[in-house]
Amino acid sequence: MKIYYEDSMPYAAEFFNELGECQVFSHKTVNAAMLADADVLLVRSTTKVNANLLSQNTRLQFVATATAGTDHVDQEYLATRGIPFVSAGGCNAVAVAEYVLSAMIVTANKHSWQLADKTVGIVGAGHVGTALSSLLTVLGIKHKLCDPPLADGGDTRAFVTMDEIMQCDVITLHVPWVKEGKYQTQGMFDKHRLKQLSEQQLLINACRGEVLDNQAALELFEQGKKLNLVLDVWDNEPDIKLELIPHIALATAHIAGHTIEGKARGTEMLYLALCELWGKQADKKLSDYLPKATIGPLIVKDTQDLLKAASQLILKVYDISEDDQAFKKQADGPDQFRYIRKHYPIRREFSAIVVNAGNFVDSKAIYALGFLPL
Ligand SMILES: NC(=O)C1=CN([C@@H]2O[C@H](COP(=O)(O)OP(=O)(O)OC[C@H]3O[C@@H](n4cnc5c(N)ncnc54)[C@H](O)[C@@H]3O)[C@@H](O)[C@H]2O)C=CC1
Ligand SMILES: O=C(O)C(=O)[C@H](O)COP(=O)(O)O
Repeated sequence: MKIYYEDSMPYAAEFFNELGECQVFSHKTVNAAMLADADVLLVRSTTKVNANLLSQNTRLQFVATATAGTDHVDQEYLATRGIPFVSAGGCNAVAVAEYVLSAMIVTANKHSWQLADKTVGIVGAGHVGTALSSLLTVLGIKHKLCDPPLADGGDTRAFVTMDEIMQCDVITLHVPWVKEGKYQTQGMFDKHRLKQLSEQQLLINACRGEVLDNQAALELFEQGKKLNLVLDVWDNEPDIKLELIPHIALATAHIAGHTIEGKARGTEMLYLALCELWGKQADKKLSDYLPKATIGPLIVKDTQDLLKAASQLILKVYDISEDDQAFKKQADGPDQFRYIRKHYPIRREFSAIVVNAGNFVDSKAIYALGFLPL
């Protein structure tokens, strides 16, 4: 069996080499001829899987993406050919939730905000929205969820409307890119919604660029509107609107989900799916491959204030402002956008970091954020 996988999937050789004959490809050069003899195709979000890419292949029996988003895969086309498709929903939910927390803490420090007084509006209460909600609950930060598809489907959590979300101090978007229909997300933050935001609010987009109208944001900035935006994702990546970057409070190159755990979990999920499809015993696991963290053990300095103590720890593990500075310095076109993503430094999740909570008044809360006890 020939297994083709994208070169940006960590530990793919370790997981797949024994399952078949492996071929590695780059999304920049992959084409229909190259994939003509593939039995299995494994991608990340950078490879567009469609009729054109698969036009010379007649033997594919499995396509999968090691990502949460699936907008780069023409699933209708795969269904017409009867090719099973799997995605890695949830693989990087914790990574994105930790990215959002870092963005909130950096913003709070910059503007002397008390996060304990703020309310966060989470749009999209799937894997990422739920992971973020759990972290905010541990930290005692008030938050609201908006997810009409889940509400209509019978999810019993308390949901609010978009009008209520618009009143929140922090608004963070975690929806798929849906181009049309009842639950369309494309252009969800259009000029009208962006105009409604005040300088005291923070809007974070770490889902898909097309959910927030980038052109509208640029026009508003150019008209003098003050908006506090954190953008990890951009319209039309990797060929993004470079003129927008200087206006963005924290700007990053679609790396919110790029912890080593988040990416590698995606690979592991596809390995498990392929083993299941082929009725093979899965005998490999991610924990055998992940390196030990180079940070830590960290020590909790403050002994009383959970938010203060947690903020210090979180920024030691992941300080988004470092990514923001590097991005603003380097991003000057599509090749550079790709380069920054491909050479992203190793980032770890809280669960890889040992913390000595010492005399801290609420050590349980520290470990509930995911940190490992000493
Ligand atoms: N920046 C990054 O590195 C990453 C970006 N993503 C993006 O974030 C998205 C969300 O990720 P997950 O939480 O894992 O996906 P998910 O599928 O688990 O959750 C998405 C949620 O959005 C809800 N939703 C759909 N349409 C909506 C609408 N119109 N209004 C409100 N809610 C709506 C769905 O009902 C679902 O509960 C992905 O589709 C992907 O595009 C995900 C991971 C990493
Ligand atoms: O999982 C998703 O959805 C994402 O957006 C990924 O974090 C994107 O990562 P790449 O596939 O572009 O490496």
